[in-house]
Amino acid sequence: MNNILKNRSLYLIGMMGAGKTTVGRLLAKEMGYSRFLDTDNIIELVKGQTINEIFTTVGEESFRELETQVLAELCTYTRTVVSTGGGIVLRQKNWSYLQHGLILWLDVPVKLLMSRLTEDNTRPLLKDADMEKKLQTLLAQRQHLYNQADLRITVQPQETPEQVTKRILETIPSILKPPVVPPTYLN
Ligand SMILES: Nc1ncnc2c1ncn2[C@@H]1O[C@H](COP(=O)(O)OP(=O)(O)OP(=O)(O)O)[C@@H](O)[C@H]1O
Ligand SMILES: O=C(O)C1=C[C@@H](O)[C@@H](O)[C@H](O)C1
Ligand SMILES: [Mg+2]
Repeated sequence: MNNILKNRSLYLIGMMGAGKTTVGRLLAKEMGYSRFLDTDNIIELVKGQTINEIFTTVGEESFRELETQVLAELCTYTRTVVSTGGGIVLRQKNWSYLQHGLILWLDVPVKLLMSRLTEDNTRPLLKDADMEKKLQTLLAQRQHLYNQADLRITVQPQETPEQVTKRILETIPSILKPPVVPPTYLN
């Protein structure tokens, strides 16, 4: 499955808990891309704080600014799988960076997201909230943005990260444009 994207990077977008980080890491390995990067992880490293702490100390707007700055750097890389934060789609400017590569929406039903995130308190937007309602509201606000991706993969409840990865790799070729063949001129 080497060089399926001809060295272009792959960006994973989608809701919290969709599996962007989990599947992104597997995809990088299967595609023979040596770099897997995750915008949330980079922000945490740069700030020396967890996402929760960043939201508490400087707020969501500053987090979004950091997210844009990180993405602006990452989009200069080729041969990289980039997993993004769930809200990366909110800023128009971010799309100009995402479009440096192929954008893939990992679409996961809210019920399945719930089952994955109930025991997880690392997502500040889900704290102190009715999780199902909050996820539904966020998805309703963002669905049309996620839908701007080049490819949508809807994940089934029993699909393992490995199976999702395999399906993505099988689907990508069908959405790539065939290479442009220069016209041949007869003498
Ligand atoms: N296909 C899958 N089947 C079962 N569990 C999964 C699957 N994909 C991811 N998970 C689990 O769901 C949880 C969330 O996954 P992950 O952190 O990769 O999501 P994410 O999209 O990166 O979320 P965020 O936007 O918050 O960073 C993790 O515990 C992960 O192990
Ligand atoms: O969906 C969101 O807005 C977020 C998703 C996470 O990846 C983090 O980027 C943060 O918790 C915000
Ligand atoms: Mg993640």
